[in-house]
Amino acid sequence: MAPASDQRYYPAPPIPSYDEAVAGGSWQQRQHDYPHSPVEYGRAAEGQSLLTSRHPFSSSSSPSTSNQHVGSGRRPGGYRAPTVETDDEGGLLSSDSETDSDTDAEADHVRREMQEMDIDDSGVHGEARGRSTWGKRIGFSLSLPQWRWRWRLPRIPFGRGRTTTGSGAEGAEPGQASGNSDNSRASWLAFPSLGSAALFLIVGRVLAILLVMGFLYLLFASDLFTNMARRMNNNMFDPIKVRNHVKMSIDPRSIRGLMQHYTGYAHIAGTEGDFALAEDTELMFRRFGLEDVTRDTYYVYLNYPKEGGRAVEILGGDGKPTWSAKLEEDDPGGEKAGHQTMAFHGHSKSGDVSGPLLYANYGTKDDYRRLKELGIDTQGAIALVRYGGQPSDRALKVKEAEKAGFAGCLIYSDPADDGFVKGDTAPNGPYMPADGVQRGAVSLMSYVVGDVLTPGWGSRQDQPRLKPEESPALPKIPSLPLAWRDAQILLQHIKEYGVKVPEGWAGGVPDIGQWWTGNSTSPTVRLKNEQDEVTKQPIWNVYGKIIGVEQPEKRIIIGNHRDSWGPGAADPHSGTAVMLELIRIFGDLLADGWRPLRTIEFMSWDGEEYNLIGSTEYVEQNDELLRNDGFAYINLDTAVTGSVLHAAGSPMFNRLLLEVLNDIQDPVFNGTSLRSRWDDRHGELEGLGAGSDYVAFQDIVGMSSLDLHFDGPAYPAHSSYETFDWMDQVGDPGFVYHTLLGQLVGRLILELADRPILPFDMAHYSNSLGKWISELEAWVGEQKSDKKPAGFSVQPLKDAHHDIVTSIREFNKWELSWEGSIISSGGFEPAGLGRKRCEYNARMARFETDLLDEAGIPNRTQFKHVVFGPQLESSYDEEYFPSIRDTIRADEWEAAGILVERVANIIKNAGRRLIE
Ligand SMILES: CC(=O)N[C@@H](CC(=O)O)C(=O)N[C@@H](CCC(=O)O)C(=O)O
Repeated sequence: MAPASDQRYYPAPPIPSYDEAVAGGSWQQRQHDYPHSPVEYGRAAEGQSLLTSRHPFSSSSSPSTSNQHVGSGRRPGGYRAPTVETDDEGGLLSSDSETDSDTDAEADHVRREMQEMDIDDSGVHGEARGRSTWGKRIGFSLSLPQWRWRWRLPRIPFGRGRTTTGSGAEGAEPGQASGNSDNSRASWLAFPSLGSAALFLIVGRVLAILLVMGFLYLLFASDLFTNMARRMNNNMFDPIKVRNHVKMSIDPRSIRGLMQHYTGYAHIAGTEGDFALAEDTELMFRRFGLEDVTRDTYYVYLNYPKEGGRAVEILGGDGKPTWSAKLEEDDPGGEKAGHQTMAFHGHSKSGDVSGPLLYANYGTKDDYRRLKELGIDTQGAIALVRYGGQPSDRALKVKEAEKAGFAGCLIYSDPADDGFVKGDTAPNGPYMPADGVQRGAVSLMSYVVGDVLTPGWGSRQDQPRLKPEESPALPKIPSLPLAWRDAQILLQHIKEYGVKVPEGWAGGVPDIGQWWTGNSTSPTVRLKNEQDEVTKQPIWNVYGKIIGVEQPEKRIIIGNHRDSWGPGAADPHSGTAVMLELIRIFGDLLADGWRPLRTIEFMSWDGEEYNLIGSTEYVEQNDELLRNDGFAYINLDTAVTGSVLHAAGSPMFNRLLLEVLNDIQDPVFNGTSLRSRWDDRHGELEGLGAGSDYVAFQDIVGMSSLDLHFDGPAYPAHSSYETFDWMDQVGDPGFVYHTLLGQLVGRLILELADRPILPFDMAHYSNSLGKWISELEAWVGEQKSDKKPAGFSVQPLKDAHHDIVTSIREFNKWELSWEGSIISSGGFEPAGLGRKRCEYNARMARFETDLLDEAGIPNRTQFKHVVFGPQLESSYDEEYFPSIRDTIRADEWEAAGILVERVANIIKNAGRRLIE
């Protein structure tokens, strides 16, 4: 049960053992009363509101703390289809195919892990054995960087709230307490006669009591105990054991069950399925024990396909269709995979256009230019392009087609890039099958991030908005995604029109023979894309937290989106399942009295698939709070599609990541540590471009962010093949890498939220800055332009880097002196030193925020970080010093020179503020 926020100090029961956590904690207690989404109404619910009073998890049964609660009787507005279907008859966490051998293997696994945990299991048969043993052994220890010391505080004899010893007053009969007889009590109570020595004794005792009380008052007034008391409860938990406990408690069966639930039915942002899952998420957050669980509604621009609104046809001379594309996938999983959603592009333009068909390879700027060089007229034509290539953004393919004069754009998944040419296809392999379609947004996330009509401010209902035609992020020509099964027919029809394609343009679609470009005499293709467009569609983020005990206002945020184009097993529910499993475990710890030093927040974003909306609106709405108090953001999205770990993020995380990877073993690789696997492949922390919900945190409010995923060779992205069964059988059989990711993220959360000194890698930050400045200098040197001033130089940045190296070195000294004091005082931290440590942490976290430029990147001013941003012309990729590079690319050298100075000053100031 989550404690009330004003009651944070509990008698500290020890943390449960692995057995208890798995068998007796939330896992057992809660699976029977888990949220069952409206899908349990099955087909009867089809076409009806899922949010009627029949909904079992209506607000009336679970009071919401939501700031914008949407009552159970209220439907989410806007798009209703696709409806939801059920396959969750077995309940959320049931394991439908558990065999005896699975159970045995699990038991062995648990035994092994118990040994590794080094739990003192003496008294194993006693009722309170795990708890009392832990309680005795857990001292007041804190996690210093190398785990070298324990802090020592006087042990306070806490009552054990959840265990009884059998020998205390509870077990005694009234009147028999403490072994005092009635007689002795009577003589104690008898009033002494005047002048007796006893009177002096009483007066003396009263004076002594007053003296002691006065002394205690002074102690409390001096703040010494306040500081200690604040952390007392927390410090009954040995951080090392808490870390081991979290690591060992991640349960692949639980993760599997969670994924099964979230992938059971369609839930595109803003639809009924999405709303139902928002309610389930809210309920799960509550039941797992999170505090301040909130649903947060934004009103944003979304589009949805209409029944009969889409067509891709080859037209005959009479204008009538001679062939129509199927558009939708074959039903890959039937009822089990839920109803599939229509194939369309998020944020695509409505329209009904016809023109000659041209094939343009990957649809890059260069590809369209090449067509023109080949003498092919692109004006008013329909572009057929393939997914992939570089840049790979689907939005840029459409935008460049628009700029090249095309009337519409079709994007298909080619088997040479993502299909049978590469390997086995879904449902048996990772690649896209013949009928698989990659849905996805075509809004330009490197231009505008979040709701395309409210760039820069939170899209609350009453806020002003742009008109769709005013948004720089929206394309002006219609587009649709296609399976190669449909593209094949189109490609066959342009044979011998135009010219044979340039080298490298032929894809892997079978039975095409020679590939041709098409030309203005190609068969006419119609692209119809009439849709519902909603400017104020509600979407729902869900938040919950564990309030920190030392600095509750400082927060570590873990986020993952919930909306999905199809079942979403990989994107996003590999991340959802891991995040919820962590919430379950942290919820249990919280219920047992544990709290971190800083607040941990868990967030389920909506609308990520439409330009990262939910997270961006939240950040824009809470801009100041996050700049002041946001310490770190960890993102989980397409978290597991294979076994190779990738991490992208701020250099702040480098040391911590490597340290944690050392402590996690990969069972598939004979227990090799993730660190060894990382080193073997020369793993490096990659840069953050755009592509998921970290963007607003890193680039708008300067919160150091990290995105983590175990990748495979491919996954059937955004298609109806991204099912639970695919994940279960192909993506991550046994949910091994989900489990490892849970261990990794669990550890990172603990280190970030509960280490006395925030484990940020300032030294790596300054080294990385030096490297990126050198790269910028080399790049500038390569730029050829008549407008480039002869003496153009990035020297101001190099000078700023020099300053910052000194500032960071100076700043880091404090940590060493703090460690020295703690050692010399035997682990005791006086209140004043604790306050200084908190200030030190705040300065460290503020460093990234100080790297923001309020003016933003010219022409895309939402992005404010001077060091990082998405590449303008390749948004998935990172850009270092984006404002300077954008300006140079625009051939505006004078402005670039000013920006070099400006960015250098911002970096210098950030360094100075560390130590001033
Ligand atoms: C690079 C990529 O594929 N990103 C994934 C999610 C991830 O795990 O990073 C993705 O699908 N992102 C969305 C972003 C939403 C948008 O385009 O507006 C995508 O469609 O690329």
